[in-house]
Amino acid sequence: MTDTPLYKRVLIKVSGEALMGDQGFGIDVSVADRIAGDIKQARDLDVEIAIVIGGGNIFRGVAVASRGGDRVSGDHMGMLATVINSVALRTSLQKHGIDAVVLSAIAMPEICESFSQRKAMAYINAGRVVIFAGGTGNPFFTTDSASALRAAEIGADALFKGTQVDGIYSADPKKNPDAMRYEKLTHKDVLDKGLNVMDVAAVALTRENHIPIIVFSIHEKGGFAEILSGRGRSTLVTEV
Ligand SMILES: Nc1ncnc2c1ncn2[C@@H]1O[C@H](COP(=O)(O)OP(=O)(O)O)[C@@H](O)[C@H]1O
Ligand SMILES: O=c1ccn([C@@H]2O[C@H](COP(=O)(O)OP(=O)(O)O)[C@@H](O)[C@H]2O)c(=O)[nH]1
Repeated sequence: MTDTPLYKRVLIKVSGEALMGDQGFGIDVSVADRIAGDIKQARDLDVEIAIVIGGGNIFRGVAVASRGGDRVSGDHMGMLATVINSVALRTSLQKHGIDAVVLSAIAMPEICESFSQRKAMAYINAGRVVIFAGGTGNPFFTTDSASALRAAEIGADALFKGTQVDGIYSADPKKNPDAMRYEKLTHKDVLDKGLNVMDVAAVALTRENHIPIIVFSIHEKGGFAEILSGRGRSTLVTEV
């Protein structure tokens, strides 16, 4: 591709649930490989890329809490799930010849390196793709918040949320077939209208740090590079 990308450094949040494909649980390697292919396509545009991956295909702390279990332990399990997904995605990226490194918010040196902002910057500046695992490292947060936090820490020009739907709608499109997709919104609109595609903390943090959000479908093959090239379906969230 020869297009000049819209952004130089981006963070992409990959939905954990997307990784399970049609299996209903866990990781479908063919899906992980396809997503890795999409990330390679974007990398080939010379965009610097960092990744946060969710854990919803394996474990969500809130699900434990809703059944009367301990939320903090559940969240610890959810964060570990993100490490599993990060290792899977690193493997898929390596198959595509991408030199990816996992930095975890929870130390587990036999499996991956521990996160530090300086290390992340050094790897990204050296052209490597960095995968941030373990969320924020704290319970009561989500990987959306981790994405916003890491995006701010690395000075990302945009936060891409690759999710189950192709943008932000007037209501949850999975529950309301009449919901309309927005092309463009402000961070304030998303918060004021209660558009629940991303959690409030994540939207607030990106707003404070002047980081635009692009919501798009992670299921659309090649969608990431298309949007980076100024095409494709998505919703753009900016300050004004
Ligand atoms: N206004 C909205 N616009 C788009 N999606 C919405 C909206 N409200 C709720 N959703 C739902 O939010 C989901 C994405 O949120 P989340 O559970 O965090 O997904 P992910 O695992 O992709 O991070 C979408 O799959 C969609 O069904
Ligand atoms: O900073 C974080 C990030 C994630 N989690 C836990 O990890 C789970 C998986 O993350 P998330 O639900 O964001 O995954 P996704 O919906 O993107 O698949 C969450 O439900 C939380 O239990 C957490 O406790 N702190």
